[in-house]
Amino acid sequence: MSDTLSIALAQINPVVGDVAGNARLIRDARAKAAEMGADLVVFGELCVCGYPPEDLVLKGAFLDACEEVVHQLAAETVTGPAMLIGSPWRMTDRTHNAALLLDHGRVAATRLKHHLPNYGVFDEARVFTPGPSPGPISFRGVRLGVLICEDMWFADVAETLGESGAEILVVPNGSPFEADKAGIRQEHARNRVAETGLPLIYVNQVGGQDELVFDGASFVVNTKGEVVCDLAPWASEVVLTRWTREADGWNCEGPRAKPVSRLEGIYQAMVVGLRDYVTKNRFPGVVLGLSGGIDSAICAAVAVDALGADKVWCVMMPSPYTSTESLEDAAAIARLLNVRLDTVTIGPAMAAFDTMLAPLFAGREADITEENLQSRARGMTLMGISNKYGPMVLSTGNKSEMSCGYATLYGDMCGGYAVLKDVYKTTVFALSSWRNHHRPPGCLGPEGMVMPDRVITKPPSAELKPNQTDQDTLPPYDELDGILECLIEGEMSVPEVVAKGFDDAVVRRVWRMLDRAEYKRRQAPPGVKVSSRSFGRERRYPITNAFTSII
Ligand SMILES: Nc1ncnc2c1ncn2[C@@H]1O[C@H](COP(=O)(O)OP(=O)(O)OC[C@H]2O[C@@H]([n+]3cccc(C(=O)O)c3)[C@H](O)[C@@H]2O)[C@@H](O)[C@H]1O
Ligand SMILES: Nc1ncnc2c1ncn2[C@@H]1O[C@H](COP(=O)(O)OP(=O)(O)OP(=O)(O)O)[C@@H](O)[C@H]1O
Ligand SMILES: NC(=O)CC[C@H](N)C(=O)O
Repeated sequence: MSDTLSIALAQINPVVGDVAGNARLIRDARAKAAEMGADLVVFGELCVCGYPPEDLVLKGAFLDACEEVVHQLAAETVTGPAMLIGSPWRMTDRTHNAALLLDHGRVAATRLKHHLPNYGVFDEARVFTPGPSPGPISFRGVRLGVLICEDMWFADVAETLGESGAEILVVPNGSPFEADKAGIRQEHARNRVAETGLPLIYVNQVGGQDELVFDGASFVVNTKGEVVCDLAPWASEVVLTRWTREADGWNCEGPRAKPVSRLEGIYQAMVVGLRDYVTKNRFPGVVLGLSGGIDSAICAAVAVDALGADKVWCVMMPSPYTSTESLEDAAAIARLLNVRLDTVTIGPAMAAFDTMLAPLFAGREADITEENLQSRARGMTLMGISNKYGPMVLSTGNKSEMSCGYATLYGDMCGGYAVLKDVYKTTVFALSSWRNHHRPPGCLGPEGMVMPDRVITKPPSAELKPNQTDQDTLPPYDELDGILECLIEGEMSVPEVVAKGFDDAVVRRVWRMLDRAEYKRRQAPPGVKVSSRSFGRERRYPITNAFTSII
């Protein structure tokens, strides 16, 4: 029986499906941990295939590849630290989400996830079979209680492990970022510690995967419920924790990280989400329309912070309605960010469509049709650049607009990825002011200002006709976002939202816009989740929907 143990926490950034590449990341992390003198290296959930693997798990060839890598990695543990890794794993014709202890050259123990999350962004019951509530694993004479991610969010698995003699709880995770989620995770961890009297190691993966981004933010909670070690969020890192058996249980010592503010967390989620989407899908860079407005300005700043200025291409596409202010502001943003800015005027496209459609539109007043054609001319221009040179088009619409359908299909909605899809306009204002004064770790953009103050303070306008502002069509953004948060994140009924102090007629109007715009959101590009209810798979309303009685 050992009275000391060195456990490394490996917060790595796997790529879903890249089993060979992930094996390299695992080996590199293990080599670092070996240098530090680790007995055991703990990785995140399903680190062999990346999380979430979704329907790849339904493919036999994929499972073969994962299992082959597990056996190769196991064979490498004849000497040096053991590893607790995660992989899909077949047993008696069923596929499980497993944690595997690799030690002494073999798969020394297998533990299966008991609670499969099947809500929000998670669909695990679709591809995995739940395992039985697991017993502890004996490792160098110490009984480790392994819970896999969702298993920590309930009391039963930890309770069983405690009753069967576990001494330290170890939790590999694939827990996607949401603003304010770090506190929720730690609360669940503290509850399990309080119920069992056992310390807990929480290891999460880091990096972006389609609409999800993982912040890492791994930590250790001691038997008193105190966080005694934590890893910096948003970075791959291997950290050593030293454990000593004492009269009242295992004591842990490890390094601490600096706390991160709420806005910094959201900003980093956008940066890391975009960086990994672009690099993991092997784009040479991104292109976006830079209007001089705040949405495209913050998108450009995020892109530069994620990829570096040389990978971000901005295009100003003025129309006859574009103000001098917008032209100046777009130029100023490009200067501050040090990015390429081209100007492509859309006047000729507008004139060409007017001429082409004149016979069909004769006798009809100019209306939103012509406005949308401008937006589509810009979308076509960006898609043309993307096709010709390869950069992916960034879509700049924010969550307030996506909620209300305040965006043009095949116009400003076109693109490969939407940086602000889950970020309300009021948060866009806050993030823009914040980024002008802070450059978070790992960001590649300028230390100082990224946009002139005027971009933040001027009234938002689509500039699709003279003197237009967003507030001609939408309620003021403070009011709109307050209502939307109640309807979307809060799932409240109209009377419940009104009871919060909002105007009845405005709430009903916003609710109708939200409901009606479902068809647009279904055609929108993916974008990083930062809230507790993002659009996409986490909010599945029917498009054809005659149910109105919720008001
Ligand atoms: N249920 C449904 N299923 C499938 N398609 C449906 C549909 N309902 C309408 N449609 C179709 O959708 C089309 C209408 O949508 P769309 O063409 O996009 O046009 P629409 O939504 O009518 O107009 C675009 C709105 O976005 C605003 N905008 C545009 C550009 C930039 C900004 C900004 O400041 O960021 C704002 C603009 O001021 C206007 O309020 C029509 O073809 C209609 O038939
Ligand atoms: N003159 C323009 N030049 C380049 N891109 C433009 C121009 N106008 C609009 N766009 C693109 O279309 C998107 C929709 O912008 P629009 O100006 O209509 O309203 P917005 O949502 O307030 O965005 P922004 O705050 O960036 O102006 C912009 O973010 C930008 O990417
Ligand atoms: N991978 C999982 O089991 C994730 C579910 C868990 N509730 C989380 O988000 O942290």
